Amino acid sequence: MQNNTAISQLIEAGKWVSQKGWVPATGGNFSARTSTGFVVTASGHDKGSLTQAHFLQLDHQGERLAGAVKPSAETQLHLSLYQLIPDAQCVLHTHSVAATVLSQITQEHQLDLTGYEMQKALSGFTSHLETLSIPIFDNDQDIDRLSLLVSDHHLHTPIEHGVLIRGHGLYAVGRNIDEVRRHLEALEFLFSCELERLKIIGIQAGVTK
Ligand SMILES: CSCCC(=O)C(=O)COP(=O)(O)O
Ligand SMILES: [Zn+2]
Repeated sequence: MQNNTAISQLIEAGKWVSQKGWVPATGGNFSARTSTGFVVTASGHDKGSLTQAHFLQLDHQGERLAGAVKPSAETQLHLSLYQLIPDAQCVLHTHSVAATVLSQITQEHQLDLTGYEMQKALSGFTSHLETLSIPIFDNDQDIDRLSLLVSDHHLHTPIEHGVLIRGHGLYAVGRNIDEVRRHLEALEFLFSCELERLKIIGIQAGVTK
């Protein structure tokens, strides 16, 4: 994809994601694969008001090709996802309440979801009876180390739609901008449903004590 086209799509996605409330306080970062590598957001900016100046062009090894701004602190995770998943064309990282809390309240290393019709919005799913498993990685300020964990995991369990970082947020992946937006929206919807379900179960358990 052309750099300018990719950046325009990410700027639009940023406005949408921000309106949804999924990238508060400069949280989140976005990228798209290009013919020379990938474009990624600069660090520390509001992701709902991005301009062309808030992007860098990096090569296939993550080396800077263009853009004078500081790259996202989580650039290595984007690079790893492109290196691991040949079909991945776009990565959207968000910090929603549901993704943050759900990944924080479990000690498991995956979130299993089943019984939701919305699972069918994820590529490859045809029934609510299937189980959607989203891997959860412990958060780490050392993004290189976190990226290595993601890479090791992918070797035995390929990442398909995205990954959760505990107490941090979601990385959604897609084969184009429309698919990654659909994956992101479906996953965020499912996380919200699951969080509501757990809250209600908790309240019911308290009532019946
Ligand atoms: C204020 S959020 C903390 C950093 C983070 O997790 C994030 O997604 C944004 O980092 P960036 O360097 O891409 O702005
Ligand atoms: Zn983040």
